[in-house]
Amino acid sequence: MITFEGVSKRFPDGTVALDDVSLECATGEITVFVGTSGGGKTTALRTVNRMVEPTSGRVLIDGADVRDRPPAELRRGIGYVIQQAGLFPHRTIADNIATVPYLLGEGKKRARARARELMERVGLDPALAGRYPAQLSGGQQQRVGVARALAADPPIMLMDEPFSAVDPVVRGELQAEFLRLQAELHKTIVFVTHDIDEAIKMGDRIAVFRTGGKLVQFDTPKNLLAAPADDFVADFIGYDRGIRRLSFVPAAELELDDRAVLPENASVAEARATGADWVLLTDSGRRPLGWVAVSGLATDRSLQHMPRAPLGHTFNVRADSARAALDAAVLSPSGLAVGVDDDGVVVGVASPLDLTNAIGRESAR
Ligand SMILES: Nc1ncnc2c1ncn2[C@@H]1O[C@H](COP(=O)(O)OP(=O)(O)OP(=O)(O)O)[C@@H](O)[C@H]1O
Repeated sequence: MITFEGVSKRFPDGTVALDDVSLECATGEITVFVGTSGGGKTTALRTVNRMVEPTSGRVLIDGADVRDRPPAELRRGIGYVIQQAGLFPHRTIADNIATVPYLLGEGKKRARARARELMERVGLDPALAGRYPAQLSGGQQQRVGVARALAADPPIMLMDEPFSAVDPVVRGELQAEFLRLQAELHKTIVFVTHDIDEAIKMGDRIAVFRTGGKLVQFDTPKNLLAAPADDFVADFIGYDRGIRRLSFVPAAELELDDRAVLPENASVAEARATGADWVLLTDSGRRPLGWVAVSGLATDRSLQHMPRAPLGHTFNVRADSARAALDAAVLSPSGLAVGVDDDGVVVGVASPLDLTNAIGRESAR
């Protein structure tokens, strides 16, 4: 556990970067520091490995003051990942990853073998081991940065905007893979970001900082969205926090309707009888095929021959959140989200109204 006890930092020019910050980063969890630019997130992170010394207060790791340990020794147990990866440009990928093992006196052969193993862990092709950083994409470089931080197997990792320098798609992949890795490794992680979506996705707990180095709220993502401590936090989370909260509602709680789900050999008359504007056609195994708009269907033939709009995305009723259902609804030509089970079989559809009701129920809790 990392404990901040009344930590303040005033730089020599008078800037107060941290103002009496107290919080605990639990062992094996991801604690995210989020907030306005200049809010003191990076400064707080750097007090843990003594890159910044507090003016007052203490930082403890498992109860021991970090000031009682020489910085070099302290940092061997703390991985550090920064934006743009911060790789050594003239060293190969393998040598970048093996930096700390080399420093610890590990032989070249063993350190390089470990580097290759770590490359696989973070989703990099070991064939890239002999390349130089400039020969990799931004996303690949970030993975190298993570692998390098993991090389000494430190119990603690400090990550300062580690995925900010890449495009949103790559960032999403890096986030998801890092969460998978963390589920195995259970490191104690402090993660700085200015992106509230990233904070909610990555954090077991989130600390919100505001200008002047004040910690305004420290809570789980779910509680933060449900009960922002003040207007600053509410503003920071955004007016769309109702939508964000859907991430915490399991899709299984949605009431799905299957009246407008028909086999593709059903007739236009059957489609009309549903009273729905759109019907979802399924194959013989009740897997979804696409949508048919009911209005304007003049003939009374099988729906099979009618113009069909694409299915769009589906959501998994067991594994996904209501947020995934919302995304599916927004992207669907019918405005309805199709819920499927693990085998891809249709369970039913959810309308935007069902999703609004889910937000209402979540708010009432
Ligand atoms: N070495 C320094 N000397 C003087 N002021 C500093 C120093 N380092 C940081 N600051 C100031 O301390 C405040 C907090 O900076 P910090 O980098 O911790 O904020 P941050 O929340 O990480 O911001 P960002 O999201 O923009 O990176 C800012 O006003 C910054 O200008």
